[in-house]
Amino acid sequence: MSKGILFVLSGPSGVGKGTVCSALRGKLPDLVYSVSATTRSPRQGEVNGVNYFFKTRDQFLDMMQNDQLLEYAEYVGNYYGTPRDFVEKTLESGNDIILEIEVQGALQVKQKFPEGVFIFLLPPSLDELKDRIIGRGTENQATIDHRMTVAVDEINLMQHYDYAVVNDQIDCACKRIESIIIAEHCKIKK
Ligand SMILES: Nc1nc2c(ncn2[C@@H]2O[C@H](COP(=O)(O)OP(=O)(O)O)[C@@H](O)[C@H]2O)c(=O)[nH]1
Ligand SMILES: Nc1ncnc2c1ncn2[C@@H]1O[C@H](COP(=O)(O)OP(=O)(O)O)[C@@H](O)[C@H]1O
Repeated sequence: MSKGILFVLSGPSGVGKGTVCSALRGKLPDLVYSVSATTRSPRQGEVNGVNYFFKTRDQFLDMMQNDQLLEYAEYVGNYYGTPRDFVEKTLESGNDIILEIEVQGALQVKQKFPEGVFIFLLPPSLDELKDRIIGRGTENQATIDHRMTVAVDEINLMQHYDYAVVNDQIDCACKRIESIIIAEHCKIKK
């Protein structure tokens, strides 16, 4: 049996990664989603083990030291990381998996899985990005400003990715990502 394909979806905070991934879940039930570990506090409605594995800083450092993370990064004052075992087992069992992670982590994954497919989600404009973060209502003003500064740095690293997808409308962005997934399955492996 052939191995599954590893997809990585990155993009600035507020661009719509979570929204697009939820929409993809409805359309591609066989695509597996990696649940990350984080030291960030849960937002209202977020569930441990579903949105994230919420960890204390010490628990997270333990996971790092025990090599349980495929990659990790510090982002706007918190740690985020991908549990390694789940990704490896999913791929071994022949299923595709998608990681929704920021750029520093994505570049670490690229070192370990150069055969992975790296997709960058872009906002229609920076003004629209800011409106979406404000509209979501989960961040205070200082965090919004910090996330906007990081966003510009992240967009500057887009050339390390294989595909750029603009999230103008959720349905269109999903369709583009679905097309990428289909194309990657049709690719002749060199
Ligand atoms: N490197 C890395 N980044 C992650 C991971 N999980 C989430 N992120 C990224 O961390 C950033 C902040 O995530 P979050 O606090 O949930 O904010 P949001 O993406 O704006 O909803 C986003 O860019 C996520 O894609 C992970 O396991 N590793
Ligand atoms: N294509 C879109 N058009 C308008 N608003 C969107 C679109 N995609 C996402 N949003 C909204 O933008 C906000 C941020 O989306 P979210 O999925 O939380 O982003 P991320 O996971 O990238 O931080 C949410 O309020 C969401 O409803």
